[in-house]
Amino acid sequence: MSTFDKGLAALADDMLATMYDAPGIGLAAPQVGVMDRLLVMDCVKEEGGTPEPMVLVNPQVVWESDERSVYEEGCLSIPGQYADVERPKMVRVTWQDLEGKAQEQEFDELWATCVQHEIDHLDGVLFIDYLKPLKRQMITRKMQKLKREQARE
Ligand SMILES: O=C(O)C[C@@H](Cc1ccccc1)[C@H](O)SCc1ccccc1
Ligand SMILES: [Zn+2]
Repeated sequence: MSTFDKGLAALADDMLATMYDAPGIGLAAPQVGVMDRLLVMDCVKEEGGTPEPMVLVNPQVVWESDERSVYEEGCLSIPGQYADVERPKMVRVTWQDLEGKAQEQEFDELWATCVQHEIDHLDGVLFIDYLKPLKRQMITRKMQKLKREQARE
């Protein structure tokens, strides 16, 4: 593998460890301060199932269903805040894996929510950007208060 890939593979490993530790089912590179178009997900199908870590480089949504579904989303970057977000129920995503090989897969339900949530992070979009202004403002204020308190510690 070229050094570029080695760097991505090492980053992906760190992100997967961070994600499992959170715990979470998804994490995007900007959340760990790296402005790469890379995200990791673990679409474990059933409780206690074998982990299926996925690494998506340059992911793109190429199709989304008209049908939408609502999921109460949280975010590792906005701890303790949750809100209902409506998104397309199914999406088809293309990406490159760490070997640079083109991949394509359709996601539905929670995994569609997760991959859209993570791709949003790559574009600097957070789930609170979908909320009504009042609700978004409430959460933003809480985060600012939390940061002030943490700064004082
Ligand atoms: O902040 C992140 O990107 C990690 C998010 C990903 C996510 C948010 C909403 C819905 C699906 C995925 C979460 O912190 S991962 C935590 C989690 C765990 C189980 C189910 C849903 C969310
Ligand atoms: Zn998030």
